[in-house]
Parts: sequence; C-alpha cells; structure tokens
Amino acid sequence: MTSKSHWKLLALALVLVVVMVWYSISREDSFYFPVSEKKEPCFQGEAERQASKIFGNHSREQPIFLQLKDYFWVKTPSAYELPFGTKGSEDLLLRVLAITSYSIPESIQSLECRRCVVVGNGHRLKNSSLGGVINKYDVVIRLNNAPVAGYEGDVGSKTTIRLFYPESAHFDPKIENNPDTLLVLVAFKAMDFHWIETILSDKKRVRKGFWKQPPLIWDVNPKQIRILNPFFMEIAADKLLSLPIQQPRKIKQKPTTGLLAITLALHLCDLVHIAGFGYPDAYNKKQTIHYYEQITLKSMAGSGHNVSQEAVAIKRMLEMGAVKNLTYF
Ligand SMILES: CC(=O)N[C@H]1[C@H]([C@H](O)[C@H](O)CO)O[C@](OP(=O)(O)OC[C@H]2O[C@@H](n3ccc(N)nc3=O)[C@H](O)[C@@H]2O)(C(=O)O)C[C@@H]1O
Ligand SMILES: CC(=O)N[C@@H]1[C@@H](O)[C@H](O[C@@H]2O[C@H](CO)[C@H](O)[C@H](O)[C@H]2O)[C@@H](CO)O[C@H]1O
Repeated sequence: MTSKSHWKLLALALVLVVVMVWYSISREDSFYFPVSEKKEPCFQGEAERQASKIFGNHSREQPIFLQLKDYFWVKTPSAYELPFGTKGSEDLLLRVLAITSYSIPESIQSLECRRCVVVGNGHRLKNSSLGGVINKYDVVIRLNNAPVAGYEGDVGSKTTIRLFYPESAHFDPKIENNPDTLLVLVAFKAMDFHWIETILSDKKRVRKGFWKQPPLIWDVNPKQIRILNPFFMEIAADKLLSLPIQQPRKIKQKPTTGLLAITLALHLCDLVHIAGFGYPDAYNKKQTIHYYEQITLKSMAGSGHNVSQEAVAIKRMLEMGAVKNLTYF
C-alpha cells in the first residue's frame, strides 16, 4: 500500500470515530443504563435517602393518599388551593373520601424492598422492546390514558398505579388496566372532585368546567380509587422546578404528571427507575411526542408546563443517582 492511501485510510477511520462520538453525545446516552435480565439490587430506604436530599427530611411524614380522618375528625388546614393544596375544597373532598379508600394495598405494603418503574408516555418507548423488563418491577406506575393493549412488547402489561385527572381518564378503564390497578386522581380544580363524586355516587353529571370532556360513565370499582395528596404536586413544583406556589396568572405553571409521578415514587418506593421520559427539542416541530399517537409539542401549548426546565430537574435526579433511566435521555 502506498503511503498516500495509508493516510487516506487513517483519515477515514478518524472521521468514523468522530462521527460515532458525536452521535453518542448527541443522544446523551450517558443517561441510559443497559438493561440486564437480572433484577437490580434493591436497598431498603435508598429512595428515601435520595428524596430527603431533594425534598427535605419531613416529606416522608405526609400520607401518599388523602384520608377521611384528616378532613372529618381533625380539620387539616391547607395553606394552598388546588392543585398544590386542598384549601377551599374541603367539603367536596369530604364527600369523595367518604366513598373511596386511602390504604396502600397489602401487595405493596408487604414487599421487603419496593422496586418501582415510572413509565412516561414518550415516543422513545416505541420499538424499545422493554415490555418484559417493565413487567418485572413490583410497582409499575403509568400516566393518564397511555395505552397498554397492543403495545405490550414495548411498555409491558402490568399497571400497579395509574395517575389521572378527569380530562386524561381513559373512557374504558378496564381495557388499559389490571383489575387491581390503583386509579389515583390528581386533582387540579374543585370540579375534579365533583366529577369523581358524580361518577361513583351516580349523581347528575356536570359537563361544564373541564377543558376536555371527561367520561360521563366510568366503569370502575370505588375500592380502586385513591386521591393523591396535593403535597406531592407542591414539592415537585417548589423543589424540582422552583415554581411559585401562589400564581395570579391565568395559565398556572405546574409540573407534568410524569414529574409528579417520579416525586411520588421517590416517597413510596425503595428503588425508582424511569422509562419513556424526554421531549424533542423545541425546534423539532414534526417529531411525535407519544409512543401511541401522532401529536407534536404544539399540542402542549397553553398547558402550563416548562419541559426544558423539567429536563434539567430529571437530569439532576439521574446524575445524583436518585433515579435510573431505562430509555435514553
Ligand atoms: C394537550 C394536553 O393537555 N396534553 C397534556 C397531556 C394530556 O392531558 C393527557 O395525555 C391526556 O390526553 O398530559 C400531560 O402529559 P402526557 O399524558 O402527554 O404524558 C405523560 C407524562 O409523560 C412524560 N412525557 C411524555 C411525553 C414525552 N415525549 N416525554 C415525556 O417525558 C411527561 O412527564 C408527561 O407528564 C400530563 O398530564 O403531564 C401533559 C400534556 O400537556
Ligand atoms: C384554565 C384551564 O382549564 N386551562 C387548561 C389547562 O389546564 C390544560 O392543561 C392541562 O391541564 C391538566 C390538568 O387539568 C394537566 O396539568 C395537563 O398536563 C395540562 O396539559 C390545557 C390543555 O391544553 O388547556 C387549558 O385550557
């Protein structure tokens, strides 16, 4: 080989290496951890230790779900209105808590170490083949109306907890959940409590007051329903996003349901993994955001979310090891 062609080959190899390095940096694969077939080792109290660094020492004292006794026997005062507290919604809430439950199921309670995965609705779950891995966690947390049927290979089929609000409730909850899935209501406004009360007590439905028509008939067992303590929305907003809690603005800034679910998992679990989190860059106007439907970032205008700020918060949690990511970020 002549020395000229030798140099050409070397230059080609160099270009190849540069392209490979650039590709892996651009995908930020540093926050991807390879999935192993074995269960990750779980250390009791680990998430609690991490959560106390982010949220402070006392957040663990808060109940995960709202309880009747705190509104019936003792009137627990709340400093904030929904979605960050229950101030002003107590009477409605009292009626809802009288017909729902607040317990953490025995199947979770009895675990020595709680391995949890929070499944975001992001497009990067598509063709991920993570279904089997997701199903192995003790607790699988899903969000809104994200489907499972037809997507089992990528997202799994087990749903231990699903967070939702009336506008994000799946019209047929039986298809996308397991019979014992906990359906956890995240209330943003008093009407959200009113909606669940009318559904469960079969009272006259109200159609006004929602930004999207929620189901009017919803086939669920009241024993499956829980009401998320708005405290978790408050600390996600305050400690993860530094948002003001009292906002005069019409479009209130608030955490996404996914960030709220990670906050919840850090208080409920011992190990927290996430999958399907991460939005396209703002200039990427054509990229679809969900694994199950074709919609873009444009659909989120007016939602009161700051997805780039949330990405910073998630990266911080990944860097400190509070959570691990099954997809790339
Ligand atoms: C039009 C609109 O209001 N869309 C909102 C939708 C919509 O209400 C429901 O899907 C029901 O139809 O809900 C939201 O979110 P959404 O239901 O899209 O997604 C659930 C959570 O997954 C994470 N996610 C999603 C897509 C993506 N590319 N990257 C992600 O990280 C986010 O953490 C997100 O919270 C919501 O509740 O937060 C936030 C969205 O703003
Ligand atoms: C005042 C009002 O109803 N605002 C609505 C927002 O709450 C709503 O955002 C949506 O509100 C939900 C709570 O109800 C969740 O926070 C969701 O993440 C968020 O996107 C947007 C959706 O396009 O429509 C406005 O009219």
